[in-house]
Amino acid sequence: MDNTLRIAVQKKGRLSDDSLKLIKECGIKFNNGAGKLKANSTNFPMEFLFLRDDDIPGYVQDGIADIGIVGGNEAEEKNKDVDTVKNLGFSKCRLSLAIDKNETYNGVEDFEGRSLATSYPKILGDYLKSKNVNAEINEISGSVEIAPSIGLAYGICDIVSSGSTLLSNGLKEVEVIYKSEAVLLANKNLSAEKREILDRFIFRIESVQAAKNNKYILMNVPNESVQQIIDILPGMKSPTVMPLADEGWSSVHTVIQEDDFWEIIEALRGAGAEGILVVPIEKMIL
Ligand SMILES: Nc1ncnc2c1ncn2[C@@H]1O[C@H](COP(=O)(O)OP(=O)(O)OP(=O)(O)O)[C@@H](O)[C@H]1O
Ligand SMILES: O=P(O)(O)OC[C@H]1O[C@H](OP(=O)(O)OP(=O)(O)O)[C@H](O)[C@@H]1O
Ligand SMILES: [Mg+2]
Repeated sequence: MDNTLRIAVQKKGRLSDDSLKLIKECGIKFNNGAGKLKANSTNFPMEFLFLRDDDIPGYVQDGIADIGIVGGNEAEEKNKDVDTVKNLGFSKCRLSLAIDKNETYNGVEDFEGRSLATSYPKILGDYLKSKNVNAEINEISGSVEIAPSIGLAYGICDIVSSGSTLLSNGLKEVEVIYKSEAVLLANKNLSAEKREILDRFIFRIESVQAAKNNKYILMNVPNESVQQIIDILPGMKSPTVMPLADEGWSSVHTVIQEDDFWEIIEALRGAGAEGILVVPIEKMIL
């Protein structure tokens, strides 16, 4: 079906909700009833496959799915011949090495001749090789944090986010070896028709992401301070300045980035801006 783009998303797990939320924010509607493993969009040429995340990179490589959403860690581990089209900014986590919290740690050379349990043998193997460390890799499929306490391995390599799973299993993080977030993968040989649908999808994702990273701000400014305020504002274009009914005052509107947010607000207040309103942006078309 050349006129439909097939997307593989995780059926149930850490990626599912945010993947579907992003797709919905892109205005793509679908019905995924409980237990349904396939669905069609009702307003965009997209078909959905709901799968285990482990299978997604391979399905995208083989063209069973045209595109897919997985963790960067899973894409790296499976090492398939696919394009990584976009970082999606959710499911952020890291792959780390951890050991018993009571053990001393001097550096990665401590793992020489020791064993590590992991579900990520490829990423761990590459890392150890790059550090010239020979360690035994014990591949297990889950509950990795239990391994040191039951004598299965000296250390582990697993996903860490808040660190609370390590803490509750008496482990300490000693090296971060890979930083991950959800990524959009694509098959390398998409037809021109599918590529066009993918470009439309990417354009929508970028508009959603840009909106999340920016805020619309409005403020009242004494006329004599307008130039100073404009100099502080790094807006998309030059800000909008409109006279207020109150003589001697103007209203200034612009868009600022989330990252610079508080520094700019402080500078604006210092320069005499009053009644500053900050409004979330629904979509931002670049
Ligand atoms: N605690 C976490 N915080 C943030 N992101 C995480 C966390 N745990 C996992 N992830 C990310 O989400 C992805 C999916 O994790 P999940 O635990 O749902 O996988 P899974 O159990 O292998 O699922 P499946 O049943 O589909 O095989 C991981 O590969 C990782 O990228
Ligand atoms: O640092 P933390 O915030 O504690 O997160 C890390 C944990 O999260 C994931 O497991 P998850 O809770 O998804 O359970 P699962 O692996 O059994 O699916 C991962 O496998 C870690 O065990
Ligand atoms: Mg999995």
